[in-house]
Amino acid sequence: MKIPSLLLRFPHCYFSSSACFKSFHFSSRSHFLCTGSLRPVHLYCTKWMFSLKGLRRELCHQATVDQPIEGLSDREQGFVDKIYSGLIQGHRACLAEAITLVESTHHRKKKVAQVLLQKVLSYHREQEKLNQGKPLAFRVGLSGPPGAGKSTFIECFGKMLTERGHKVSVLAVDPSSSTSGGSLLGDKTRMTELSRDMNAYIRPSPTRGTLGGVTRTTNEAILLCEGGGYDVVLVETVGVGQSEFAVADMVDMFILLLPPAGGDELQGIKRGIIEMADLVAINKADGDLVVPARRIQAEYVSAMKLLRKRSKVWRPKVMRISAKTGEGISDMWDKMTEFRDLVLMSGELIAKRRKQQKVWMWNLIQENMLEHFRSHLAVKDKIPLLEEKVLSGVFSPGLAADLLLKAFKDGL
Ligand SMILES: Nc1nc2c(ncn2[C@@H]2O[C@H](COP(=O)(O)OP(=O)(O)OP(=O)(O)O)[C@@H](O)[C@H]2O)c(=O)[nH]1
Repeated sequence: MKIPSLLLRFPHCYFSSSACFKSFHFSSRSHFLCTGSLRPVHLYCTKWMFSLKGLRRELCHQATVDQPIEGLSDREQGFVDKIYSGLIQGHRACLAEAITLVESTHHRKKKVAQVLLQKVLSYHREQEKLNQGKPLAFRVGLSGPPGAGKSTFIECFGKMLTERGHKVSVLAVDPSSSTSGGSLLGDKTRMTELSRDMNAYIRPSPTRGTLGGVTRTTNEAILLCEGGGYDVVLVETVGVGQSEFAVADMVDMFILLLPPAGGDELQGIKRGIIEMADLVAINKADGDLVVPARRIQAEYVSAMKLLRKRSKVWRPKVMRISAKTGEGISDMWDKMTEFRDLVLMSGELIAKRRKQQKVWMWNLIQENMLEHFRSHLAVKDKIPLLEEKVLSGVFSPGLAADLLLKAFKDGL
């Protein structure tokens, strides 16, 4: 039997779209088609996929990889073009619309967002080439416990930068917003002056309560801000959860802002996050708080000496600043640029960004796979039952996990 007649009989097994068809022809395994014989296809199926169903899945997978994004309608394409050109011309409204688009969970909008992001990415590549391979923007993560003075700091720091000709965007990541109903960082009264500054853009990032949400939307929002010409992108998060670890994985430099308070008052701060910091800024070093700020600075200097060295060219610094009076803020920026230049020249920055891209991809896969697993019909109803059995000690967690995984695999 020749392949074409097989296709006539089982077209649905092979092609779900013309994109799959094209990919089938041009795939690395196209020799099966060239021979025109069914036998190699059978062999192929037996060896790799065991069934025609599996072959179809494999082919469609290839098509998806070869042609990552399916076509948009004229209307959608027009929308992407409009947002894209507005974005790269620096229109804030277009940046806002673009971020809203990437935050959308609507199936179609997610596709449109990916087309926009691909366009912005290729613009990035061109711009970076023109910039002799240097990154377009400095990505900075800022974390600290509630009340450390993050908004006061960003207001002061951001204004200093815009006065010096920089364009600053602030992405406030707040994973608590969906659980607390309120928002620690989304408060509109924060950073009032900076939010009126035409060279600044502030955006609370809704994360729908999941860390994966933080990763996807924030990473994409960073790219869009850079496409909009913002050369300093500040990602702010409250340092009492897990989101700061995710943020540290998407920025060039991670800064921890702390109040001049001792161990007990900083219980919420995880030890791990101190290890991620490239710079610790002890804020509120003014008036009566200068003395405790000095003490805390000394404590952190000695504590950080014991930490594992993460860079060949940089030792984490501990500085005293006052976001209220502005003291130390300019010196802090000098240290930050020193860090950026050192890691850029040493090649560490580019290596870090490349690694982050991979981490980002795997985080997304993990998040999506878990979601897919939990909602799969074969396991959905079994989860509460097995959880109950684990809780009551009837099943070990390992056994319950095995049973769920088996049910999931069988249901595929
Ligand atoms: N003395 C002094 N007070 C400061 C300084 N920076 C901030 N504060 C005060 O500290 C309090 C908390 O400041 P915020 O900037 O709101 O702190 P935050 O970290 O953004 O707090 P959340 O919004 O709760 O996350 C406010 O009353 C500020 O006025 C500073 O440098 N010196």
